[in-house]
Amino acid sequence: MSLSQLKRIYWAFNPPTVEKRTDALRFGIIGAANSAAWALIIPAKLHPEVVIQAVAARDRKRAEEFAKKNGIPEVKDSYQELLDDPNIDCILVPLPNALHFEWAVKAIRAGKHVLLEKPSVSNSIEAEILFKMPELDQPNPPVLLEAFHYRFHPIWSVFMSLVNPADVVHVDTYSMIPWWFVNKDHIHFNYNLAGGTMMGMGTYNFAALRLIFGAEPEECISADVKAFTEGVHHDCDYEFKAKFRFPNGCIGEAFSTLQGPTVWHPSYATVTHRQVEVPDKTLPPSQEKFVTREVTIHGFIHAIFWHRVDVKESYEIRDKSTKKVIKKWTESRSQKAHTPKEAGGDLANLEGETYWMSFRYQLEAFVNRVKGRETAYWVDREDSLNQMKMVDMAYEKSGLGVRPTSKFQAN
Ligand SMILES: NC(=O)C1=CN([C@@H]2O[C@H](COP(=O)(O)OP(=O)(O)OC[C@H]3O[C@@H](n4cnc5c(N)ncnc54)[C@H](OP(=O)(O)O)[C@@H]3O)[C@@H](O)[C@H]2O)C=CC1
Ligand SMILES: O=C1OC[C@@H](O)[C@H](O)[C@H]1O
Repeated sequence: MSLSQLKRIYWAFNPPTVEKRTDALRFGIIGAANSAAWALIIPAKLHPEVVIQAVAARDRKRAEEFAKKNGIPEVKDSYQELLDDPNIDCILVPLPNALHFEWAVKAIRAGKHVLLEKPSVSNSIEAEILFKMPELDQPNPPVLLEAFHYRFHPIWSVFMSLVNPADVVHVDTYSMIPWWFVNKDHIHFNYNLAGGTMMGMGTYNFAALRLIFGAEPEECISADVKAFTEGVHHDCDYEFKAKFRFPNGCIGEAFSTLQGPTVWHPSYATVTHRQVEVPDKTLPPSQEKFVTREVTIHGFIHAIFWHRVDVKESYEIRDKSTKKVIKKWTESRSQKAHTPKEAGGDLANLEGETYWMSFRYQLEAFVNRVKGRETAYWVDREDSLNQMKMVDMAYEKSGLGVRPTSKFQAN
């Protein structure tokens, strides 16, 4: 690892606290969750319009320790007390998946803007209710965002600019977390808390497939899982491989594990396009030129650590009448982009620093939406609903069944 890489990662996790504006949004966190540090607390230090005002936990002492550790000024006695505080503008919901639905609904009803951890809810039954809440269709509705952080990173935009969804025929996606990172007692492996790898990491792969094809899957062709069978862990997949059929018979594949090998391997998505003709006025009229493009994004989920987009284009010049290949060659190039400026194009003038994590880019968009400003990118409600449908599709195919629906009565 180079010194500049090390420095970037150091500053990403230990950023300076910028001066806060008087009209900064006040966030409350429900649950003293580990993920809250990456998802909000660290990125908030770098945002002049975000203050982490309060935290609530089931146990006050735990909330107090969390507040002390993270410099959060207020502790509430319960999640509900946090929602009832008119001084709080926005809520982060980093609870176990099974509780996302209840607390996102309650937060929206309390008039709060909601940054909701992924996966948004336990299944599409809950998603139908949450994302179609009438409160979200009223004038000046609360902002609700499923925290699909990687989609806000500039390298994802670079990658997508090199993908032509209409020409994609095959996509292969991979993600992993080493075994030592996720303890068996983690909420990821608790069935009643809507655990499982397709919920935890797999949802990232699934979103990548949906975005790359620019379409929803028509069928989950196969979903092979390795799952726990005992106690609270039952029916929680710790590893899976799934295959989906997208429109026009195109295939999208996903592999993910939360019990991967000791050494972390960056996530990737490899996209194969069909061969297309390339207009080339320099060719004689008897010849035609074709290209087949393969694009791979490495490290799309946690781009701050390392990422790269590779493009490989295989060209052919053929005789038009005989179809005989006259010449063939391959061109390759790679790109990295930690900032919008490095990404270039439409993004070039947007805010960003080399040490901004995907979560910081996500927070930028979230705040802009709350403040009524334009955002270059967004994950809308229909998108999140379709995402849960894909997760359900895979769980049904796997035989493990969709994750249980909350008993919370939203209506
Ligand atoms: N964006 C990202 O990079 C990541 C996102 N995630 C997502 O964030 C969410 C939380 O994950 P993570 O932070 O790792 O989980 P943690 O176990 O660290 O935190 C979960 C929190 O949920 C609260 N909670 C409430 N009820 C229960 C219950 N019955 N059992 C256990 N906890 C309960 C606990 O809060 P209390 O303090 O009140 O006891 C706890 O702090 C998940 O949806 C996960 O998918 C996870 C990891 C990374
Ligand atoms: O980004 C992540 O990394 C760690 C996983 O436990 C988690 O589910 C995922 O969101």
